[in-house]
Amino acid sequence: MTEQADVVVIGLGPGGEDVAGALADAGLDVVGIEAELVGGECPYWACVPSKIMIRAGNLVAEARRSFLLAGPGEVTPAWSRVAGRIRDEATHGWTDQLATDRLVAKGVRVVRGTGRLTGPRRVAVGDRTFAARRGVVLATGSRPRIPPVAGLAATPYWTNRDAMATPELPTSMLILGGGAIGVEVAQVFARFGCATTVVEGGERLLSREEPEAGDLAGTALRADGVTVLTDTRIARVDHHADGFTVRREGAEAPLRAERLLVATGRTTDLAPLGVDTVGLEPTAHAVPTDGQLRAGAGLWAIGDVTGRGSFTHVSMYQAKIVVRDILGRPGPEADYRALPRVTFTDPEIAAVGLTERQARAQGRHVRTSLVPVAASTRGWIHGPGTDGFVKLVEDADRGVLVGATSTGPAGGEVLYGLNVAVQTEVPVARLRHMIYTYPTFHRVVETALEALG
Ligand SMILES: Cc1cc2nc3c(=O)[nH]c(=O)nc-3n(C[C@H](O)[C@H](O)[C@H](O)COP(=O)(O)OP(=O)(O)OC[C@H]3O[C@@H](n4cnc5c(N)ncnc54)[C@H](O)[C@@H]3O)c2cc1C
Ligand SMILES: NC(=O)c1ccc[n+]([C@@H]2O[C@H](COP(=O)([O-])OP(=O)(O)OC[C@H]3O[C@@H](n4cnc5c(N)ncnc54)[C@H](O)[C@@H]3O)[C@@H](O)[C@H]2O)c1
Repeated sequence: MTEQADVVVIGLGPGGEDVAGALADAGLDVVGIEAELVGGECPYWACVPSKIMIRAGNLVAEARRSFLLAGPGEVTPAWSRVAGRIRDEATHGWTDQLATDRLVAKGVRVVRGTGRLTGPRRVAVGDRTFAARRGVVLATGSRPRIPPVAGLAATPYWTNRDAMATPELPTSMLILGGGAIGVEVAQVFARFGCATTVVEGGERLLSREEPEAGDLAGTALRADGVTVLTDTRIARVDHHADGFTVRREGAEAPLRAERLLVATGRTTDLAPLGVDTVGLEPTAHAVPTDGQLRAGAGLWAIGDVTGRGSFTHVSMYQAKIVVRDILGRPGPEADYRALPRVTFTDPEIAAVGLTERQARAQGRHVRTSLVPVAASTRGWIHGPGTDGFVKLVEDADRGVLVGATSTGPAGGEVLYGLNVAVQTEVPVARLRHMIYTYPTFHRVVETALEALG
């Protein structure tokens, strides 16, 4: 017998959880379907555990730096503290009772299993079927993209899940991919004593960001003892009792390590979701959505599955729009012009909007400036660990910022003002005529605004 609901949400990651909870709070009868853990990737194997690791790694680095400013600091890094905090405090042993209880308390009917569309407003889970009066929200996230490298599939390679849950660090690790996961994990593991190598196929790390950001990440990782190989293509991967052997194109000597982490981006599987039953292309990389995140009649999609940026804040932003749309409340369309992202390396590497290259490719008349954090009073006071810069990208014809990169000890926090500026198109002339607190890191923004030439 088909069960009825107002809304069925498939996937209870950050976005799905938000939609389900908010619609239930608004009085709708909501079914939330989850195949693994309520909360999704972010709290158990992604954002939260990685940032717990990074916090610990930064403490280790700061203690090591302290001899210059405060006298010798002693720190003996102990991974068990990090792994224990992730296991016991963050993920509760990778269980989701708390998250599930939270949703159930709001009135959401949580159903365990793999959901699949069987037609417009219809979903099957195991032998149960649901008909959704208002519609279905797809919030099924993404999984690691495993590149088609010879031999790799047959090896016990790690993905983010293994790296985030490991109770012990390997003695050595190769990381395939120098994107956000690669650089964050490499720096932490190196700081805790693991001999780490990052192998990036592209010209530089963090290839989607400004080239100066990628160079900064490379310098920071090398300073922590990470071996960084860019422009490097892998020909073959093998695994033996003593670990991994990785052969590179055009290089004689193979790379060897105890563990191999694959961090080469994310992908989505739409075919098993039954998207063909609602007229969507099952081989597409993402579910196409309009400004209200609608993907068809009575169908919405949010989060990684929409291909708009694999970030928790994107999923949660889209969730708010979907809730409003389902409740029939008018509101603005999704706007990704000022999409912010922060890579939590030390220094933090944050950016919003367009890179210089993207802005030029759009045919804009672009003005840029780049100012090192160390040139500011606060940067000088901070001393060791001050590496970083602020780079601004101005649409000179319109006199507004269309992109910015903020790196440094507080790069992610400094980004906030730049995020507001890009999103709300505050004229550069007005940004210049503002009072910037002394001596903060964000005063570098003022200097960079003055330097726009
Ligand atoms: C190591 C790492 C670190 C990261 N750090 C950050 C960070 O610092 N900041 C940031 O913003 N982002 C970060 N991200 C990205 C972030 O984790 C994702 O963008 C975010 O989790 C996506 O949320 P989502 O709502 O799309 O769903 P997901 O979190 O991907 O969850 C989707 C859920 O749907 C379930 N599901 C899938 N298919 C079905 C089905 N058919 N039926 C039922 N359930 C299903 C899954 O089991 C899962 O629980 C990181 C990612 C990784 C891997
Ligand atoms: N702080 C954060 O917000 C944060 C942190 C981690 C992850 N994330 C999200 O998770 C997503 C996935 O992270 P990711 O680092 O896996 O992906 P990514 O897309 O950020 O980077 C993947 C990197 O792998 C490289 N690559 C691809 N194939 C390769 C190959 N065969 N050999 C060598 N290099 C190869 C790419 O050139 C790219 O630089 C990111 O897109 C990001 O949105 C966010």
